[in-house]
Amino acid sequence: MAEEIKNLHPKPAGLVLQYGTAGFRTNANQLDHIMFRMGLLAALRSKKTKATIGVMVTASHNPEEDNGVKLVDPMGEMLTATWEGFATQLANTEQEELLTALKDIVKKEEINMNQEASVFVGKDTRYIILAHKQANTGKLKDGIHPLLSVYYGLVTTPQLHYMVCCKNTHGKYGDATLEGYYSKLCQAFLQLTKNASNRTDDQKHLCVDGANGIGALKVREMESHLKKELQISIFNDGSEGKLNHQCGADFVKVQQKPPTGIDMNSGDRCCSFDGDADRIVYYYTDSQGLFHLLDGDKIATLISTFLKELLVQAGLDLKIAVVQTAYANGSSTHYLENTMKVIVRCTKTGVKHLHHAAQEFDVGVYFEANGHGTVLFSKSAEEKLQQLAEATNINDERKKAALLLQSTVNIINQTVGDAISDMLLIEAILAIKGMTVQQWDAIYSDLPNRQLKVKVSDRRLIETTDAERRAVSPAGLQEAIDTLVKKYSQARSFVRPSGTEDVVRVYAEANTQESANALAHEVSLAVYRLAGGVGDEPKPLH
Ligand SMILES: CC(=O)N[C@H]1[C@@H](OP(=O)(O)O)O[C@H](CO)[C@@H](O)[C@@H]1O
Ligand SMILES: [Mg+2]
Repeated sequence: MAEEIKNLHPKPAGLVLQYGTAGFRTNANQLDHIMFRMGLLAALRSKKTKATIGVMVTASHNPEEDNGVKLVDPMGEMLTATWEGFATQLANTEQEELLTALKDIVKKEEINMNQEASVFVGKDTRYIILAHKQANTGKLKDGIHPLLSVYYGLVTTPQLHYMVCCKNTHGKYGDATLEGYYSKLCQAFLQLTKNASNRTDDQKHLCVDGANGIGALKVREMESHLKKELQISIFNDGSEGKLNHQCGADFVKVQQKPPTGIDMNSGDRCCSFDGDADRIVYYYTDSQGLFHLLDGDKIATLISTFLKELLVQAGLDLKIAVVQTAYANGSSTHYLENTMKVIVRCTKTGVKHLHHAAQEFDVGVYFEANGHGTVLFSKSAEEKLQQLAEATNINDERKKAALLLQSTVNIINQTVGDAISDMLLIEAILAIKGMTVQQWDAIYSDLPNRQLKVKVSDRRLIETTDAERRAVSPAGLQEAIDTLVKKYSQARSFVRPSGTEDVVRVYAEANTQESANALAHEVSLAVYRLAGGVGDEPKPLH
């Protein structure tokens, strides 16, 4: 390890940052040393795994001034927990200790430093915006030897995950190029939509809010591969508006209203991506001008219904499950368990928890309510599908279902939630089922809900159990929540410390919006009083 790295990209003394659920994320001006150190860590991770590692520069749905970085493990999955720990340690090591900290990792992990390293690097559009402002973030290259890396330039987060998986499976997952990504997904889309009859141009039309981010550019790049079978109007494409500002999936989900900058007529099918295009939500306004959101829960329901029906038609006895978090709307869980009769699992917040739980099934559909999700197929499920699709001694219905399932596998980015891939799958399902967005919405009705944030002096005081659905400390808080919940009908509420913001999140749902608002407010007050609230007491909602 070269001595000269000692003095490169010094860390501001005393600055402490944590590799959270979504990597490092903070104001771009504070990331110089982080980029450099994550370049170094990626090279070590690559030597350790003897595989290509991804480095994605993005801060997803955060404001334009922020940036961030996360590492991608060999199969395209999130960085493993032990190495998240190394990342945090390395990020917070004072400059003079940097070499020792690196050597420690090499020793602990028994890394052979003669092993070659290979790193794929990608970035979203925020990099350009920040570069214009002279914000200095591009120091990854100093951390990774230039010959060891491939710079993909501008890509969505899921595209980079896909590239890493393609490379490490030697092309079995697809070609590790953007062209490879578009042609794999779009061919599958065209295969699927062949089964939809007589679609009008209206039915083929979709409005996409690109959050003024990378997703808009990539959808435009992909369009010609879709052969007009999907006709996309792109809004918030970054040519004017600010990244994620009053637009994008997070804005739409949290505010429960349409983004600015979109020109939508009543009944139009619309969707919003987030800043790095790994989340998607759908929506429309009805003839009364009322806004209807179809979030991650509605998406999971649509996809799992489609898959379950196909598995039945194909005569395949595969175990299918839907993985959610505590934020999933109670109606969705009820519908999935009682009407669809699929297994439903609840995990802690954060996609890696959902991803791991989904891996335990033949077919694991996972979605966070905010629209991040995908479907995982076990190796044996994929093999069974392959055999069935090639079989000659089965009836037409089974064969057709097997072929549809195979194209579904191909359209899905199994490495991580992917707005583009999810969009194509949803569009294909609606087309095949001949379903409008209103009919999809009518599968079940969401319980009115409300999310609030409470500031406390130390949010770690709040500890939870049962996939974050119950608080075990501070004393008395859960009992207070239980008492409040009993006052309302069909009510549920929980609190947990956020992993990405310095706040406690409060969630409440009930049979009416007024009740959900009131419950959320009362639970916020309980948090404020019992868990060291700071600032003004939470005010009732109107
Ligand atoms: C309620 C909510 O949407 N929480 C989000 C948010 O986590 P928090 O730990 O709640 O801050 O950011 C995570 C990373 O993007 C995402 O996985 C998660 O779903
Ligand atoms: Mg994102």
